[in-house]
Amino acid sequence: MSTVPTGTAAGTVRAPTVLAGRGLSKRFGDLQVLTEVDFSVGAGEAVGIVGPNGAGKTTLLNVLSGSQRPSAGRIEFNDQDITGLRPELRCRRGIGRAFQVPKPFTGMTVLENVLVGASYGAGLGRQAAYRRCVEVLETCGLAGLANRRADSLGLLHRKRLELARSLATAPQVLLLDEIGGGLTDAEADELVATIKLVSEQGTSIVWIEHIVHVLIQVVDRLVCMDAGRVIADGPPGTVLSDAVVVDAYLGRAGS
Ligand SMILES: Nc1ncnc2c1ncn2[C@@H]1O[C@H](COP(=O)(O)OP(=O)(O)OP(=O)(O)O)[C@@H](O)[C@H]1O
Repeated sequence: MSTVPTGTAAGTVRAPTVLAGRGLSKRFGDLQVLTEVDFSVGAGEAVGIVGPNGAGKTTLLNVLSGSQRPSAGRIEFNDQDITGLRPELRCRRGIGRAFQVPKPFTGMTVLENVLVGASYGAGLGRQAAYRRCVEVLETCGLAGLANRRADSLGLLHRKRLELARSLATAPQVLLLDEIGGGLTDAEADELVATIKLVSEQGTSIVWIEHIVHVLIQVVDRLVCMDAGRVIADGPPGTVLSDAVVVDAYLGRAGS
């Protein structure tokens, strides 16, 4: 099995690569959104992705999760080529995704929403699906709200439900897209605690987030993208002090 560094410093421990994009490019008509991007996440690793608006971060997640096909390049999951695999089959293999704007099934309860992930996403039978839901609702701090209708939840609990739905699919890798967006600092801290727990339980995490101080509480490695390319990849402190990153992202973001 191939390996990736969990940091870029020489001599750091290497974890087996779980999900990798090799030479990924993506065009929308004349717009080149990704250019020969190499990206990987190791077993149990948490990787943050930052970069200015329009850098191609969400497109990279779309290509990794299968909702968009790359124009060129290859995607591997546990060393198997999954470039042509449909998103629902990637989910079944172990690639989960939570979106920036939660879109729960509004007419259903919290538990029913999570059951959909466990039953259809993970393909679990009835009893195993229930067991999975109980665990996930506990992890996500939603156990007390299991019978509430999803459309009655506030933003933090909707975000938690989005996380719970993706966790119910039993992902080996969880792709998170700006899940902290719109939350107060205290709410973001609560969500960080949950994502840390998920990470400590061994799930690999790839997390796009503009709230850098939130992101670096969880991630082992940071990737910075600009104009469809990876411009830095390494330990968070190293990436955030990289002059190219400061110029391309932090200067503009004012972080
Ligand atoms: N389906 C699409 N068709 C055409 N252009 C698209 C499409 N999806 C994204 N783009 C363009 O691709 C570029 C990269 O978008 P993407 O959403 O991947 O960036 P991002 O880094 O996630 O940005 P943000 O931080 O603002 O979410 C942008 O210029 C965007 O307008």
